[in-house]
Amino acid sequence: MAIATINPATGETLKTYEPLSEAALEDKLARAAAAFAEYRLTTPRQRAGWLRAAADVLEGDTDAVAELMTTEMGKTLASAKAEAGKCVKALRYYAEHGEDFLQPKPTDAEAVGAIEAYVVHQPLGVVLAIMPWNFPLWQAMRFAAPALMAGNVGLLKHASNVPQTALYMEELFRKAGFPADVFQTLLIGSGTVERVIRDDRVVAATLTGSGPAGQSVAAVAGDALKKTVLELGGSDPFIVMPSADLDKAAEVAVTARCQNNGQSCIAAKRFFVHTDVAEEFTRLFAEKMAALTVGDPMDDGTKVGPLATEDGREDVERYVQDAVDKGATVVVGGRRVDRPGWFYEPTLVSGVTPEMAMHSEEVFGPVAALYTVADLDEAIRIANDHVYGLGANLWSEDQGERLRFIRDVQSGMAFVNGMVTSYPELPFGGVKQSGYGRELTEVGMYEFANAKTVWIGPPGRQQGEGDTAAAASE
Ligand SMILES: O=CCCCC(=O)O
Repeated sequence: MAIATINPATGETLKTYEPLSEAALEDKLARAAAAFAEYRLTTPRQRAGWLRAAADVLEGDTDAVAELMTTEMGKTLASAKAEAGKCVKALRYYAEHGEDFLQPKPTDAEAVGAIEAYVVHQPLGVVLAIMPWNFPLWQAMRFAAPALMAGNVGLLKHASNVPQTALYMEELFRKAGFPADVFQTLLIGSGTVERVIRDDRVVAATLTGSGPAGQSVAAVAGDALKKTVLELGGSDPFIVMPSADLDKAAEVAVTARCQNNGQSCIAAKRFFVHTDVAEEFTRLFAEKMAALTVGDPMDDGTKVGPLATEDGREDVERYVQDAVDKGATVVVGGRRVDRPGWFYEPTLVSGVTPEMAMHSEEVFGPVAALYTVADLDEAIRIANDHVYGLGANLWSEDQGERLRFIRDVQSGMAFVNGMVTSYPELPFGGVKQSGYGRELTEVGMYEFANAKTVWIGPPGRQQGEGDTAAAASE
């Protein structure tokens, strides 16, 4: 795919970029390695100061960068501003807590015959981040803020359709006063990723994206014995039980499905409704989906903008057509919008069965699949019978049901009476084919840190026989 800004609301190509030449890429890798040699020696306090400065710069740039995101991938301007605000929050979160996370963690020195024993988290080195277009600032920041706080150096290979947002990320850290080359954007195609991962100066990679992209990054990194974190797809269940506040659940269901024009890994995609409330919930859900204003993402009143790419809209159309062909009913929507750009109506499909592709795959657009279930066990059973395990939502006032859901649902995140959302203060990630590793909080920060064990013995003491049994037997 060409590296270009193409406005999805009009289909117009606004700017194209040449990928980096091999010489330019080599220069950037050399700079990253040189930057790490110095940056690893900076103190957590210094890094926290630069993160705070980045938060201030981004706060000032919010309107401009939000407009860039909306132009490049079609999210509403309001949600683009909110995304920038969330990045500011994440930068401040790590500035505030990062020093604490990086404090040496003392252990029981006496138990290991030491005068001092502790674990210290040190940076790994140059980390490659391969990021998607759907939250072009947030997903890159979710990597960058903890990684830079930990003392790593970042290289960003962003999706080819958000090059201007990608370049802004590099500019942001430069403007904030970080040492030169601590964060660089690589304008490269996906065919060059393997070469970067295999480069000796790169120590690890993180990817947010599709399953196939995750497989290929993990295979190359595995072959080169380099650490990876993968955040892949999701088809999050949203379960509604009879005790739920149905109106609230339906309102949140609409947001959970149509956020970001339906293009989020943690969007709720499969809706399981207890048979006793299925009719009422479906009515409310359908009403609220139909009431969404679809239109120019730059307009204040717009709730759903275009899909980011033409191919993406074709995929969504195919999923809906396939379901209809196999017997599903379109309750609301189900068509492209008749205007330039890649718009698709918010859509509710009922009667979804396992033969339909939307049952077992991820639909990346504003299309909700509705199921009626006899009880919570059936909902959890169907929810779990899936390759993905990212987030899961339950609406219930019953404490027993909540505890069963939390215990049994196969996901990295479980939200009750609310929708799955990422917060800097909570770990983020999935299980099964939704990936591995975690982002955010100290858990995310430690993914790209060397948890170094330190043991300091008393003067003149020999370690005991028991301590060295393994060594002695060699
Ligand atoms: O596609 C993944 C979306 C993650 C969105 C978020 O972190 O809020």
